[in-house]
Amino acid sequence: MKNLEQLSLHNINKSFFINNKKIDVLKDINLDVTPGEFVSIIGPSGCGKSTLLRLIIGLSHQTIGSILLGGRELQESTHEVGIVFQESRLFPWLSVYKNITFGLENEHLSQKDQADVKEHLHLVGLENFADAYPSQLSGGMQQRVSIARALISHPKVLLLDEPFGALDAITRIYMQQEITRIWQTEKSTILLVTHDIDEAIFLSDRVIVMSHRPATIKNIISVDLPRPRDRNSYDFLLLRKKIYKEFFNEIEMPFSFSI
Ligand SMILES: Nc1ncnc2c1ncn2[C@@H]1O[C@H](COP(=O)(O)OP(=O)(O)OP(=O)(O)O)[C@@H](O)[C@H]1O
Repeated sequence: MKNLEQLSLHNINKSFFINNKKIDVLKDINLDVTPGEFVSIIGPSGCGKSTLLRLIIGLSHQTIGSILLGGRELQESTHEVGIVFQESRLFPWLSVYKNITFGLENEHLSQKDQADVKEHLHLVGLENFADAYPSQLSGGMQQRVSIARALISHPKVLLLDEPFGALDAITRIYMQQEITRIWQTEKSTILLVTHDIDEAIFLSDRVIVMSHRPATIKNIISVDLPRPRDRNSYDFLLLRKKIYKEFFNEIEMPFSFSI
């Protein structure tokens, strides 16, 4: 059983310089994510959602502020945090099995590790594809390999950056059900960036709505609906309407929009 810990973002500010011009991207971001919670982040394109995930995983550094897990500063390249991107980023020359085990410290896996890989292949429904290569898999299957690869080191926090963005609508709905099952089995804390408001409501305990750049947290909406969630229930549709309103206040629409 994993010892889950609270993820805390304290006063996160991030700026970039492009051609000596300063671009403020994130401003005063404060957020506590409860151990085992599923939180989604939505916001206008380019506001800084992926930047926030990159800060948490240590691919970039905040200009000001601190990121804590269980009260400790997160270390760079820690196995305590895993990430899945929109593209699966698998190594095409490696099998599914080798892709999943690539990041593990020991090249020669113990029997326990081998059993763990088998369990994760089963978890993502790919037990019969261990020897397949990425080009022999569908887009949804490739993303499932990425999820298994991110989970194999038993991260306490899993970051998902638009993981289903490149999938067709039906596969996407299927993967949303799958990630709910995986989250309930694995019991990680999950932070998901998505543009899909229905996806955010379907999956999350809370939805964070971010503002235009420099992005602040504009609103945090709790999703107190029982799981499995019914996308057509009155409460789901009510919440969707509320979040659409928040969201579309943030972006300039080139056409009139009503819900
Ligand atoms: N390495 C970088 N150098 C300079 N600017 C960057 C860098 N990475 C991101 N930015 C800038 O930070 C801003 C936020 O980018 P980010 O990718 O975090 O947005 P996003 O909210 O995830 O966007 P989208 O929803 O379109 O994927 C953008 O203006 C982008 O140009």
